[in-house]
Amino acid sequence: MNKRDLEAKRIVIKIGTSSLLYQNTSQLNLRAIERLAFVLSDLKNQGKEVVLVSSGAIGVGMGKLGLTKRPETIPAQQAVASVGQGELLGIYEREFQNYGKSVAQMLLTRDVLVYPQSKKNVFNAFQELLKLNVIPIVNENDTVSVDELDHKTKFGDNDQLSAVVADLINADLLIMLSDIDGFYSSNPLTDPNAELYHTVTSIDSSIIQSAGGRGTKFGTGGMVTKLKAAKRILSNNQKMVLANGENPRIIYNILAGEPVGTLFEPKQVATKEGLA
Ligand SMILES: Nc1ncnc2c1ncn2[C@@H]1O[C@H](COP(=O)(O)OP(=O)(O)O)[C@@H](O)[C@H]1O
Ligand SMILES: N[C@@H](CCC(=O)OP(=O)(O)O)C(=O)O
Repeated sequence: MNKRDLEAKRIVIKIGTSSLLYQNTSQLNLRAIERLAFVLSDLKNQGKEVVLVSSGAIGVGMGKLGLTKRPETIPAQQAVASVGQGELLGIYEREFQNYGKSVAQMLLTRDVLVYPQSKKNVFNAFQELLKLNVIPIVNENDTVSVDELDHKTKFGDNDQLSAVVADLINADLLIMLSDIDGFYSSNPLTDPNAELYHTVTSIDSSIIQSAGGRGTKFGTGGMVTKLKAAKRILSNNQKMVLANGENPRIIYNILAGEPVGTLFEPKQVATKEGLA
Protein backbone atom coordinates (compact mmCIF):
# COMPACT_ATOMS: atom_id res chain seq x y z
CA MET A 1 0.00 0.00 0.00
CA ASN A 2 1.26 3.48 -0.89
CA LYS A 3 2.70 5.81 1.67
CA ARG A 4 0.49 8.73 2.60
CA ASP A 5 1.56 12.33 2.38
CA LEU A 6 0.96 13.48 5.95
CA GLU A 7 3.62 16.12 6.40
CA ALA A 8 2.34 18.09 9.39
CA LYS A 9 3.71 20.79 11.64
CA ARG A 10 0.63 21.78 13.64
CA ILE A 11 -1.06 18.66 14.97
CA VAL A 12 -4.16 18.11 17.12
CA ILE A 13 -4.26 14.74 18.87
CA LYS A 14 -7.51 13.55 20.42
CA ILE A 15 -7.46 10.66 22.85
CA GLY A 16 -10.63 8.98 24.04
CA THR A 17 -11.49 7.61 27.45
CA SER A 18 -11.30 4.09 26.08
CA SER A 19 -7.56 4.55 25.43
CA LEU A 20 -6.83 6.09 28.82
CA LEU A 21 -8.56 3.57 31.07
CA TYR A 22 -8.39 -0.19 31.18
CA GLN A 23 -11.44 -1.70 29.60
CA ASN A 24 -14.30 -2.35 31.99
CA THR A 25 -12.48 -0.92 34.99
CA SER A 26 -12.01 2.68 35.90
CA GLN A 27 -8.29 2.16 36.43
CA LEU A 28 -5.83 4.32 34.54
CA ASN A 29 -3.75 2.86 31.76
CA LEU A 30 -0.56 4.46 33.04
CA ARG A 31 1.57 2.92 30.31
CA ALA A 32 -0.55 4.51 27.57
CA ILE A 33 -0.44 7.91 29.29
CA GLU A 34 3.32 7.68 29.82
CA ARG A 35 3.87 6.77 26.17
CA LEU A 36 1.56 9.53 25.01
CA ALA A 37 3.53 12.10 27.03
CA PHE A 38 6.78 10.72 25.60
CA VAL A 39 5.64 10.87 21.98
CA LEU A 40 4.07 14.32 22.21
CA SER A 41 7.13 15.71 24.01
CA ASP A 42 9.37 14.17 21.36
CA LEU A 43 7.26 15.76 18.62
CA LYS A 44 7.69 19.12 20.37
CA ASN A 45 11.45 18.51 20.36
CA GLN A 46 11.20 17.94 16.60
CA GLY A 47 9.75 21.45 16.30
CA LYS A 48 6.12 20.46 15.87
CA GLU A 49 3.20 22.27 17.46
CA VAL A 50 1.03 19.92 19.44
CA VAL A 51 -2.43 20.29 20.99
CA LEU A 52 -3.91 17.41 22.98
CA VAL A 53 -7.67 17.00 23.27
CA SER A 54 -8.17 14.52 26.09
CA SER A 55 -11.32 12.91 27.37
CA GLY A 56 -11.26 10.90 30.56
CA ALA A 57 -12.58 13.28 33.22
CA ILE A 58 -15.62 11.15 34.00
CA GLY A 59 -13.68 7.88 33.86
CA VAL A 60 -10.90 9.18 36.10
CA GLY A 61 -13.47 10.72 38.45
CA MET A 62 -15.23 7.37 38.71
CA GLY A 63 -11.96 5.70 39.65
CA LYS A 64 -11.15 8.37 42.23
CA LEU A 65 -14.60 8.11 43.83
CA GLY A 66 -14.66 4.33 43.67
CA LEU A 67 -17.72 4.22 41.38
CA THR A 68 -18.11 1.12 39.24
CA LYS A 69 -21.15 2.37 37.33
CA ARG A 70 -21.25 5.54 35.28
CA PRO A 71 -23.66 7.95 37.03
CA GLU A 72 -26.93 8.31 35.16
CA THR A 73 -28.02 11.87 35.84
CA ILE A 74 -26.37 14.80 34.11
CA PRO A 75 -25.58 16.65 37.39
CA ALA A 76 -23.94 13.50 38.78
CA GLN A 77 -21.87 13.10 35.59
CA GLN A 78 -20.88 16.77 35.82
CA ALA A 79 -19.81 16.33 39.44
CA VAL A 80 -17.78 13.23 38.66
CA ALA A 81 -16.18 14.97 35.65
CA SER A 82 -15.10 17.89 37.79
CA VAL A 83 -13.47 15.53 40.30
CA GLY A 84 -11.74 13.65 37.49
CA GLN A 85 -10.59 16.63 35.44
CA GLY A 86 -8.27 17.95 38.16
CA GLU A 87 -6.87 14.49 38.72
CA LEU A 88 -6.41 13.95 34.97
CA LEU A 89 -4.53 17.21 34.51
CA GLY A 90 -2.34 16.39 37.51
CA ILE A 91 -1.37 13.10 35.91
CA TYR A 92 -0.56 14.76 32.59
CA GLU A 93 1.43 17.48 34.35
CA ARG A 94 3.59 14.88 36.09
CA GLU A 95 4.08 12.78 32.97
CA PHE A 96 4.99 15.70 30.72
CA GLN A 97 7.30 17.10 33.37
CA ASN A 98 9.46 13.97 32.97
CA TYR A 99 10.37 15.34 29.53
CA GLY A 100 10.67 18.98 30.62
CA LYS A 101 7.39 20.00 29.00
CA SER A 102 4.74 22.37 30.35
CA VAL A 103 1.05 21.78 29.78
CA ALA A 104 -1.97 24.10 30.01
CA GLN A 105 -5.56 23.21 30.76
CA MET A 106 -8.14 24.58 28.31
CA LEU A 107 -11.75 23.78 29.10
CA LEU A 108 -13.90 24.84 26.17
CA THR A 109 -17.60 24.97 25.47
CA ARG A 110 -19.43 25.07 22.19
CA ASP A 111 -20.48 28.68 22.57
CA VAL A 112 -16.96 30.05 22.98
CA LEU A 113 -16.41 28.98 19.41
CA VAL A 114 -19.74 30.26 18.16
CA TYR A 115 -19.38 33.85 19.40
CA PRO A 116 -16.78 35.72 17.32
CA GLN A 117 -15.22 37.49 20.32
CA SER A 118 -14.92 34.29 22.34
CA LYS A 119 -13.57 32.47 19.32
CA LYS A 120 -10.92 35.15 18.89
CA ASN A 121 -10.01 34.95 22.60
CA VAL A 122 -9.60 31.19 22.45
CA PHE A 123 -7.57 31.45 19.25
CA ASN A 124 -5.29 34.05 20.83
CA ALA A 125 -4.81 31.88 23.91
CA PHE A 126 -3.84 28.91 21.71
CA GLN A 127 -1.39 31.05 19.74
CA GLU A 128 0.29 32.35 22.90
CA LEU A 129 0.54 28.90 24.44
CA LEU A 130 2.08 27.47 21.29
CA LYS A 131 4.49 30.42 21.15
CA LEU A 132 5.45 29.65 24.77
CA ASN A 133 6.17 26.04 23.75
CA VAL A 134 3.42 24.77 26.00
CA ILE A 135 1.20 21.78 25.18
CA PRO A 136 -2.46 22.83 25.55
CA ILE A 137 -4.66 20.04 26.91
CA VAL A 138 -8.28 20.58 25.93
CA ASN A 139 -11.47 19.03 27.29
CA GLU A 140 -15.07 20.05 27.07
CA ASN A 141 -15.98 22.15 30.12
CA ASP A 142 -18.33 19.50 31.44
CA THR A 143 -19.86 21.47 34.31
CA VAL A 144 -21.06 24.11 31.85
CA SER A 145 -21.65 22.19 28.66
CA VAL A 146 -23.85 19.14 28.93
CA ASP A 147 -24.55 18.31 25.30
CA GLU A 148 -22.17 15.37 25.29
CA LEU A 149 -23.02 13.93 28.65
CA ASP A 150 -26.53 12.77 27.87
CA HIS A 151 -25.26 10.72 24.91
CA LYS A 152 -27.65 12.49 22.57
CA THR A 153 -24.81 14.52 21.24
CA LYS A 154 -25.79 17.29 18.90
CA PHE A 155 -22.48 19.04 18.81
CA GLY A 156 -20.59 19.10 22.04
CA ASP A 157 -18.34 16.09 22.39
CA ASN A 158 -14.59 15.79 22.33
CA ASP A 159 -14.54 14.16 18.91
CA GLN A 160 -16.24 17.14 17.37
CA LEU A 161 -14.49 19.54 19.70
CA SER A 162 -11.15 18.25 18.41
CA ALA A 163 -12.28 19.00 14.84
CA VAL A 164 -13.38 22.47 15.93
CA VAL A 165 -9.97 23.05 17.53
CA ALA A 166 -8.22 21.77 14.39
CA ASP A 167 -10.34 24.18 12.37
CA LEU A 168 -9.77 27.11 14.74
CA ILE A 169 -5.97 26.82 14.83
CA ASN A 170 -5.73 25.70 11.21
CA ALA A 171 -4.02 22.42 12.09
CA ASP A 172 -2.32 20.37 9.39
CA LEU A 173 -3.61 17.13 10.83
CA LEU A 174 -6.05 15.76 13.39
CA ILE A 175 -5.05 12.40 14.86
CA MET A 176 -7.92 10.69 16.66
CA LEU A 177 -6.87 7.84 18.93
CA SER A 178 -9.51 5.37 20.05
CA ASP A 179 -9.74 1.72 21.11
CA ILE A 180 -10.30 0.48 17.58
CA ASP A 181 -7.99 0.22 14.54
CA GLY A 182 -10.03 2.64 12.45
CA PHE A 183 -13.43 3.03 10.82
CA TYR A 184 -15.00 -0.26 9.69
CA SER A 185 -17.89 -1.12 7.42
CA SER A 186 -19.80 -1.99 10.63
CA ASN A 187 -19.02 -2.23 14.33
CA PRO A 188 -16.31 -4.93 14.62
CA LEU A 189 -17.37 -5.62 18.20
CA THR A 190 -20.61 -7.07 16.91
CA ASP A 191 -19.78 -7.99 13.29
CA PRO A 192 -16.80 -10.32 12.68
CA ASN A 193 -17.00 -9.58 8.94
CA ALA A 194 -16.50 -5.85 9.37
CA GLU A 195 -13.83 -4.47 7.05
CA LEU A 196 -11.47 -1.62 7.78
CA TYR A 197 -11.69 1.42 5.49
CA HIS A 198 -8.17 2.67 4.73
CA THR A 199 -9.24 5.95 3.17
CA VAL A 200 -12.50 7.87 3.25
CA THR A 201 -12.92 10.95 1.09
CA SER A 202 -16.53 11.90 1.78
CA ILE A 203 -19.15 11.20 4.37
CA ASP A 204 -22.70 10.58 3.28
CA SER A 205 -25.71 9.06 5.01
CA SER A 206 -24.81 5.49 3.96
CA ILE A 207 -21.39 5.81 5.61
CA ILE A 208 -22.96 7.27 8.75
CA GLN A 209 -25.24 4.22 8.89
CA SER A 210 -22.22 1.93 9.35
CA ALA A 211 -21.29 3.79 12.50
CA GLY A 212 -22.43 2.45 15.82
CA GLY A 213 -22.30 3.60 19.41
CA ARG A 214 -19.56 3.63 21.97
CA GLY A 215 -17.47 0.54 22.61
CA THR A 216 -16.93 0.71 26.35
CA LYS A 217 -18.94 2.03 29.24
CA PHE A 218 -16.53 4.96 29.40
CA GLY A 219 -16.60 6.08 25.79
CA THR A 220 -19.18 8.71 24.89
CA GLY A 221 -19.92 9.21 21.26
CA GLY A 222 -18.88 5.98 19.55
CA MET A 223 -18.19 6.15 15.84
CA VAL A 224 -21.00 8.56 14.99
CA THR A 225 -19.32 11.55 16.62
CA LYS A 226 -16.00 10.60 15.04
CA LEU A 227 -17.61 10.65 11.61
CA LYS A 228 -19.19 14.00 12.35
CA ALA A 229 -15.76 15.28 13.30
CA ALA A 230 -14.36 13.82 10.08
CA LYS A 231 -17.10 15.51 8.08
CA ARG A 232 -16.12 18.86 9.48
CA ILE A 233 -12.45 18.14 8.75
CA LEU A 234 -13.21 17.18 5.14
CA SER A 235 -15.36 20.23 4.56
CA ASN A 236 -12.45 22.40 5.75
CA ASN A 237 -10.03 20.67 3.38
CA GLN A 238 -8.13 19.24 6.33
CA LYS A 239 -7.01 15.69 7.11
CA MET A 240 -7.75 13.32 9.96
CA VAL A 241 -6.45 9.86 10.84
CA LEU A 242 -8.46 7.61 13.14
CA ALA A 243 -6.25 4.94 14.71
CA ASN A 244 -5.82 2.68 17.68
CA GLY A 245 -4.35 4.51 20.66
CA GLU A 246 -3.41 1.36 22.57
CA ASN A 247 0.21 2.26 21.87
CA PRO A 248 0.51 6.01 21.26
CA ARG A 249 3.77 5.38 19.39
CA ILE A 250 1.45 4.75 16.47
CA ILE A 251 1.58 8.53 16.06
CA TYR A 252 5.11 8.09 14.63
CA ASN A 253 3.80 5.59 12.06
CA ILE A 254 0.97 7.93 11.12
CA LEU A 255 3.29 10.91 10.64
CA ALA A 256 5.67 8.73 8.61
CA GLY A 257 2.79 8.20 6.17
CA GLU A 258 2.40 4.50 6.94
CA PRO A 259 -1.03 3.13 6.04
CA VAL A 260 -2.34 2.63 9.58
CA GLY A 261 -5.88 3.38 10.70
CA THR A 262 -8.37 5.23 8.52
CA LEU A 263 -7.34 8.39 6.71
CA PHE A 264 -10.07 10.93 6.07
CA GLU A 265 -8.91 13.30 3.38
CA PRO A 266 -10.73 15.36 0.81
CA LYS A 267 -10.53 14.05 -2.76
CA GLN A 268 -8.77 17.14 -3.95
CA VAL A 269 -6.84 19.11 -1.40
CA ALA A 270 -7.10 22.80 -2.11
CA THR A 271 -3.82 24.72 -1.98
CA LYS A 272 -3.27 28.46 -2.06
CA GLU A 273 -2.57 28.12 -5.79
CA GLY A 274 -5.69 26.10 -6.52
CA LEU A 275 -6.65 22.44 -6.40
CA ALA A 276 -3.79 19.99 -5.98
N1 LIG B 1 -18.26 1.19 12.06
C1 LIG B 1 -17.48 1.20 13.17
N2 LIG B 1 -16.12 1.12 13.05
C2 LIG B 1 -15.33 1.12 14.13
N3 LIG B 1 -15.81 1.22 15.43
C3 LIG B 1 -17.14 1.31 15.62
C4 LIG B 1 -18.04 1.30 14.49
N4 LIG B 1 -19.30 1.43 14.97
C5 LIG B 1 -19.20 1.51 16.31
N5 LIG B 1 -17.91 1.44 16.72
C6 LIG B 1 -17.49 1.47 18.13
O1 LIG B 1 -16.94 2.76 18.44
C7 LIG B 1 -16.04 2.57 19.55
C8 LIG B 1 -15.15 3.78 19.73
O2 LIG B 1 -15.91 4.87 20.24
P1 LIG B 1 -15.88 5.27 21.81
O3 LIG B 1 -16.21 4.06 22.65
O4 LIG B 1 -16.70 6.50 21.98
O5 LIG B 1 -14.32 5.55 22.02
P2 LIG B 1 -13.49 6.81 22.53
O6 LIG B 1 -13.50 6.74 24.03
O7 LIG B 1 -12.12 6.54 21.95
O8 LIG B 1 -14.10 8.08 21.98
C9 LIG B 1 -15.32 1.28 19.17
O9 LIG B 1 -14.83 0.60 20.31
C10 LIG B 1 -16.40 0.46 18.45
O10 LIG B 1 -16.97 -0.51 19.28
N1 LIG C 1 -15.73 15.35 28.62
C1 LIG C 1 -16.06 14.01 29.06
C2 LIG C 1 -16.49 13.08 27.92
C3 LIG C 1 -15.73 13.36 26.65
C4 LIG C 1 -15.88 12.37 25.46
O1 LIG C 1 -16.18 12.79 24.34
O2 LIG C 1 -15.50 11.08 25.73
P1 LIG C 1 -14.87 10.03 24.63
O3 LIG C 1 -15.97 9.48 23.80
O4 LIG C 1 -14.15 9.03 25.45
O5 LIG C 1 -13.90 10.85 23.79
C5 LIG C 1 -14.88 13.41 29.84
O6 LIG C 1 -13.77 13.98 29.83
O7 LIG C 1 -15.09 12.37 30.47
